[in-house]
Amino acid sequence: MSVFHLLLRRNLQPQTSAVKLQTDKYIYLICWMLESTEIHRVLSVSRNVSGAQLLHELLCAPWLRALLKMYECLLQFQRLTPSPFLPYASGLSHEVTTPTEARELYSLLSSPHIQALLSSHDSVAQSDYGPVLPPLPNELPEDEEAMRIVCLVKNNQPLGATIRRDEETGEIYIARVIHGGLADRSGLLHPGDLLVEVNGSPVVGLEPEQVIQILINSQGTILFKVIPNSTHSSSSSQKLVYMKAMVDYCPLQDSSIPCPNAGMAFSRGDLLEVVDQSDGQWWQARKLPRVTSCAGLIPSASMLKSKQREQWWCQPLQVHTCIRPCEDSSLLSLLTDLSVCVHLQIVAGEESIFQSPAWQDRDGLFISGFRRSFRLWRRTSYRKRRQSCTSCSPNSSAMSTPYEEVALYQRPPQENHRLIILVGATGVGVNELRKRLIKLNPSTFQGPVPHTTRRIRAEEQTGREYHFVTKELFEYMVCNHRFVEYGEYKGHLYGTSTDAINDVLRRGRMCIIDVEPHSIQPLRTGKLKPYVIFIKAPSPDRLRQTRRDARIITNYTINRAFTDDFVELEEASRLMETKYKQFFDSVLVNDDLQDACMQLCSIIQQAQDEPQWIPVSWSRRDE
Ligand SMILES: Nc1ncnc2c1ncn2[C@@H]1O[C@H](COP(=O)(O)OP(=O)(O)OP(=O)(O)O)[C@@H](O)[C@H]1O
Repeated sequence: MSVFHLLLRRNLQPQTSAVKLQTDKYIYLICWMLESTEIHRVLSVSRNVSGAQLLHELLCAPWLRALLKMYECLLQFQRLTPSPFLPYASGLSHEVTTPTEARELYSLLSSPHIQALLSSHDSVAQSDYGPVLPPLPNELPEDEEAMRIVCLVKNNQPLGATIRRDEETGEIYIARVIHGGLADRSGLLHPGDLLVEVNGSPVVGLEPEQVIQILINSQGTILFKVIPNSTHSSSSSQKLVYMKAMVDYCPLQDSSIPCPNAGMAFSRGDLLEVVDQSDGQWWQARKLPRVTSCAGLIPSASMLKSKQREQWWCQPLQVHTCIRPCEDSSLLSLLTDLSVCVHLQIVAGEESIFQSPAWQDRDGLFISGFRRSFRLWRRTSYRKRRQSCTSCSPNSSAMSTPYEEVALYQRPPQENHRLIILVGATGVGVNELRKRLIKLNPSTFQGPVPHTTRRIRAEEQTGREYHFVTKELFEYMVCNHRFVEYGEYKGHLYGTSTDAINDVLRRGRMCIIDVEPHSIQPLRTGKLKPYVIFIKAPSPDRLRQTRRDARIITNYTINRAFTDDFVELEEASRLMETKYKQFFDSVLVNDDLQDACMQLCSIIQQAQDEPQWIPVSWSRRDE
């Protein structure tokens, strides 16, 4: 204990307990102050004054008065026991640990713009923006139904609600409230509410169009008088469902939509967040990635299907082109389902098509499945091919599933890799990219080993260049839909089987294949979980610049330089994208070859390691 403590104890003899309390308070404060200041030393050592005189001097000191004031404030603060304004505020305050941080925070908070912001916040928060409602009548009849007065401030947004008229009674009801719209955010209008008045004008007996006109003509605030729907239950409990659009839809071209302005257009491949499926005919959805919180009306799956059917049968010519008899081939006649397997006619010589089916690396190891694709048949002419595609496509979008329910999927490390499918117009560089990828990292990427019925050659090994099988076995495999693609050349059959794909995947490698877009559908299974990358052509100008040394293989000239095919190539690429984009998970423009290779690697890495949207049916057990 310091000398000064003892001195004070000796000289202070308070008379009453109240005085004692006060004095104790002062004593402790003074002790605290003096212990930490020079005064302590000066007073206790160098000055020869009596205790009473010392106390008097101290109590008159301005710094002590300030200290006592502070003490009073703290006591008051303690009594009020204020709680932090936000739950995490006290946690935040602990983050300010050093005096430097405290000083920095203080200077930030006292800067003029922050002060102005806080002051504006306070004045906005204190103001009352509620509508001034008319006073309730003093006497309400007994049988009066509960009436709700809703006041909405009209801005540039639509109201976000549709109305309908009861044909028998002429009453106007709220038909639906659009999620995230003005009416929905107010929380005051619900489907089934009876609309009695709009801005003081009764609406019973009016046509919905007349009511809409009143709404359009209103400025500023709109006052609704509604009788709430007592049976309304909150729809916020609705589960969000994610769908991939497999067709295009434009509400402005749909005469059956209740309100075209509330409709949402989408195109194939768009990801939709369906927020409301309570109506069997019209769902509410938002497009992902979300740019607005407001949903739009889209036709339900069943509604869209019946629209497709209607449209289909209204086009008599398509019926003939769609239901086209199979070609008279012994193999094709065995097929029961055209969409399951695609029969390609191989038109180039085998050596050019299947050059190096297995490639030997620098260490002398063979990397199998390194053949050219079956896509060479297309080289005859872009125009001819386009014609055949549009005239005989069996899975025309007109009859396809309009929506595909999807969910985010992250591949567990112990599961097989996803199958990587490359698709692109002929000549765009699909094979080049595939080849480069496999050469770059043969222990990670591999192509499937094809099957053939031709005789094995001296330098070949079965299972390395090809799986050499008998014609009977090959045909049996065709009948059992075991081929993704197959073809015939000079009496020999060649094909890529799903077993060969599974073989690569089972070995823990990433299987890379390139197929015709028609062949994607049968590969879309829960087991393979394919990730489809569309290799897109850049502009004809860029093609001309980048393909100076490129060679192209055709049926009549095995290896010739690209000439002026670039406009056609770009057009073919665009058409393919438009027609099949709903199946593509990623689009890669093959402009500069090096860049395209790098991008391809990173897309594949993401496909294998990051969450991706896949059809929910792929995660089901029975798949
Ligand atoms: N980005 C690129 N820059 C320069 N040349 C390229 C590029 N991509 C591909 N090529 C060249 O273009 C030519 C055709 O490419 P590739 O054979 O890969 O086409 P493809 O899309 O596989 O068509 P197909 O399957 O019909 O053969 C090849 O000579 C290839 O080296």
